Formats: sequence, structure tokens, C-alpha cells
Amino acid sequence: MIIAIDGPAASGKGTLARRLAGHLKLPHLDTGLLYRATARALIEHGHDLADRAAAVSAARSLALTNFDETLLRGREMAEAASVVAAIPEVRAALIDMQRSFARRPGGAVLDGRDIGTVICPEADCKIFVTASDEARATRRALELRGRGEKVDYAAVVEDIRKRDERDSSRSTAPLKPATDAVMLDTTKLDVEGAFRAALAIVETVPEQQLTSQTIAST
Ligand SMILES: Nc1ncnc2c1ncn2[C@@H]1O[C@H](COP(=O)(O)OP(=O)(O)OP(=O)(O)O)[C@@H](O)[C@H]1O
Ligand SMILES: Nc1ccn([C@@H]2O[C@H](COP(=O)(O)O)[C@@H](O)[C@H]2O)c(=O)n1
Repeated sequence: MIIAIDGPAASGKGTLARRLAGHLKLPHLDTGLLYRATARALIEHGHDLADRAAAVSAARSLALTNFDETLLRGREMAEAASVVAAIPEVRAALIDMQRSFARRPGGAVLDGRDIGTVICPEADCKIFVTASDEARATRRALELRGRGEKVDYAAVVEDIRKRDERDSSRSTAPLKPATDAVMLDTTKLDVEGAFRAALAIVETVPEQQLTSQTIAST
């Protein structure tokens, strides 16, 4: 079973995807880490974020096992990731890796911006997670403060709006719901409530469809 979870910044899609994957005993890939790791490699080696050749080379060098999340989370890398993610050649360099992950026997849960639209248009279940700008900024500010970053709420609102705008307006694989995605607004849901609501959506996938997917992928 392939589950595609997309949505804007800090909507809670990563938290939800991890939780669903744990519950369903499926592997999980947070695809944002691929763009964050690409951006970090560029910065580390002194390249400009707009250096396409260096960005593609950094993307091609990634392996799914080498992410140090403590270095990749945070405001600076989120913004940088969104800049490199707008380069079509970078996106192309990362497609096969994501599809191979998704198409492993038994399936997987992937979260990102283009999973339901581009990476896994065949996914059995697609959920587009949203929440109000205010709810998202409050959650992100809490998270960043918890990690010791000094953040101002207004700056966090500005960050997520700017990032959503860039992610939604890029020419390749923009952030948008797949036409067959189920929308899940988590503004008024806590983590547990969002998980329960998402699980109810997953459970609407017909049993027969899940069985044929499993057979096809073994
Ligand atoms: N329903 C919820 N209610 C309250 N807090 C939540 C909820 N879902 C997630 N959070 C918290 O909000 C923060 C952002 O969640 P998460 O990292 O899952 O979002 P995301 O959509 O994956 O963000 P990004 O795309 O920017 O990486 C985390 O600190 C998480 O614990
Ligand atoms: N499928 C994806 C996933 C991420 N991005 C870009 O990476 C940035 C960081 O992603 P997070 O989920 O870790 O916040 C994000 O703003 C996007 O620009 C993407 O394009 N496609």
C-alpha cells in the first residue's frame, strides 16, 4: 500500500506520516529531507543555491541513509531547501530514489509536496494536510523554541507564507493537492486527532485494492 501525504509547511504532514507508518508497519520517507540535504551540501561546499550544476551533483550524491536531522531542521535550511527544490533538474535527479522507496514490496508512506501528483500518482491513498497559517506558525514556533532557536512568531508566519508561495508557484511539481486527494484540515485537531482522522481516510481504501497492490509488488 502506498500512502502519499502532501501539504504546506508545518501542516503536520511529517508527524502524521510517521505515525501512520508506525501504525501500519510501513517504511516512511520524509522527502523534504532530500531537498534540505541537497541545500546543505551546497552551502557546506561554498556554492551558491542558484548553481544548477552543483545542485544537481549534490542531489545525485544523496543516499537515503545519511541524513543528520539535527543539521537539516531549522529555519535556514528550510528556506534553502525551497530554493533548490524549484530547480527542475534537482527534482528530476531525486525522482527515481523516491519512486524506488515507494514501490518496495508492501508499500510505504511518503510525505512531501508532490507525492500524490508526481512521485506516486498511483498511490492507494492520498491525503493533503492543511491547517491555518496561524496554527502552523504556532506549532512551528513551539518546535523551534523547543530546539533552542530564538524565534519570533511574526517571523515564523512570514517564513511559512514565503515558502508556501515559492513552493506553490514554481514551474515544476508545484505544491498542490492531487485531484484524487482527500483534504484534511488539522487546524482544530491535536496530533492524536489528526492521526485518527487520517487513519479513517486510509481505512476507506478498499481491501481488494490493497491486496492486489501487495500481490503486484511481491
Ligand atoms: N495536529 C497537530 N497539533 C499540534 N501540533 C502539531 C500537529 N501536527 C504536528 N504538530 C507539530 O507541529 C510541528 C510541525 O509538524 P511537522 O514537522 O509534522 O510538519 P510538516 O508539515 O512535516 O512541516 P515541514 O514541511 O515544514 O517539514 C511539529 O512540532 C509537530 O510536533
Ligand atoms: N516532495 C517535496 C518535499 C519538499 N520539497 C521542498 O523542500 C522544502 C523543505 O521541505 P520540508 O517538508 O522538510 O519542510 C519545501 O519547502 C519544498 O520546497 C519539495 O519541493 N518537494
